[in-house]
Amino acid sequence: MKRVLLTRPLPDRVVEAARTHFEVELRDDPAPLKLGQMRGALALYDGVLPTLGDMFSAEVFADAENPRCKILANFGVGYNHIDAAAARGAGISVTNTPGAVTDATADIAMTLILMSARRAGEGERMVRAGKWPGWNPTQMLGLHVSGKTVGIIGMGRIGQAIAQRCHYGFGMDVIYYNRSPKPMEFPARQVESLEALAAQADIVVVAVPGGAETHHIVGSSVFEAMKPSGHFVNIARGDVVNEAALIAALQAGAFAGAGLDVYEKEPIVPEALKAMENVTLLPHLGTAALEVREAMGLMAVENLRAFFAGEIPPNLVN
Ligand SMILES: NC(=O)c1ccc[n+]([C@@H]2O[C@H](COP(=O)([O-])OP(=O)(O)OC[C@H]3O[C@@H](n4cnc5c(N)ncnc54)[C@H](O)[C@@H]3O)[C@@H](O)[C@H]2O)c1
Ligand SMILES: O=C(O)[C@H](O)CO
Repeated sequence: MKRVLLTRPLPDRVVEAARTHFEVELRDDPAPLKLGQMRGALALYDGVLPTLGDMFSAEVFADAENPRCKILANFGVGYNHIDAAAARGAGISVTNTPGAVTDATADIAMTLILMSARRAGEGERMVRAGKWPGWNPTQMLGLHVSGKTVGIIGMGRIGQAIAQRCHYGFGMDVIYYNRSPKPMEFPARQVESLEALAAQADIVVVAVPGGAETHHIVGSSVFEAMKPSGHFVNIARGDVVNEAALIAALQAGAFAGAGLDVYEKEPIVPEALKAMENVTLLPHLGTAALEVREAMGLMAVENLRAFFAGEIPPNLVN
C-alpha cells in the first residue's frame, strides 16, 4: 500500500476515503508544514496531500533527488504555495481541486459585496457596542447594489459564478478583465485594462489566481481609478493586491469601502485595515462549509488514487 501524508486535520469522510486506498499518516497539527517537515515528507511518503500555507517553494525541491514522493495532491484550487514547475523538475506531479470550491467562494464574494456596500460589519459592531441610537432616515446610508456595475478581475470559474449571482440576483451589469474573452449567457463586457474596469465599476472583485504572474497586479493605479462611491472586494489571494497601496487608498478616501477574505501575509491582518470601519475582514472563509471541504478532500483523494493506479490524475496542473 502506498504511504500518504495528509498535512492537516481533514473532515472524517475525507480521511476515511483516503484510508480505503492508502496507508495514511494524518498530521493533527492545523499549522502549516515547516521547511524541514516538507523535505521529510518528500523523502518518507509516496504522496502528500498538502494545502494552503504549506509553502512547497523551489527550495524544498532543490535537494530532493529522486524523492519517494511522486505527487502533491493539493487540497484547494489555488496552488500558488507550490512551485509546480520545480515540483515537475523533481519528478513530482501536482494536482488541485477546481470546481469543488466555486459556488462557496462566489457566495463569500457576494457576502463581502453586500457587507461592504451596506456597511453591515460597521452596523453590527455599533449594535454590539450598545451605540445604536435607533433608526433614522439618514443613518448609515450605503451603496444600493441592485442595478449597479460589477467589475470582475479574473473571469474563470469563480469569476463567472460571481457574475451570474450579480446579474441574475441583483440585476447588475457585468464587466470583466481576463486574459481571454469569456462568452456568457448574459451580456458581460470585457475591458482592456484594470484601470478601465476600476473606472467603470461600482464594485470591483478580484478572482484571479495568485502567483508570480499576478503578484501586485492590483495597485495604486487601480485604486486611483475607482469611483469615490466604489467598493473593492478580494476573494482570490492576498498578494494579487498591493496591500500597502490598498491601505493608502482607503486612508485617502479614494473609494467607499473594501471587503477582504485574503491577505498578503496570512494570518497577519494589518492593524491599519482593522482600524477602518469601512473595511470588512473575513478569515479566508471562501470554502469554509463542511460539504465543500469534503468535496475538496474527496477530489484530492481521487487525484491520488488515479495517479497511483497509473492514470493521469483528473486535476493535474504541471
Ligand atoms: N477565498 C478563498 O477561500 C478562495 C477559494 C477558492 C479559490 N480562491 C482563489 O480563487 C482563484 C480563482 O479560482 P478559479 O477556480 O476561478 O480559477 P480559474 O482558473 O477558473 O480562473 C482564473 C481566471 O483568471 C484568469 N487569469 C489568470 N491570470 C490572469 C492574468 N494575469 N490576467 C488576467 N486574467 C488572468 C484566467 O484566464 C481565468 O479565467 C484561485 O486560484 C484561488 O487562488 C480563493
Ligand atoms: O484555493 C482554494 O481553494 C482556497 O483558497 C482554499 O480553500
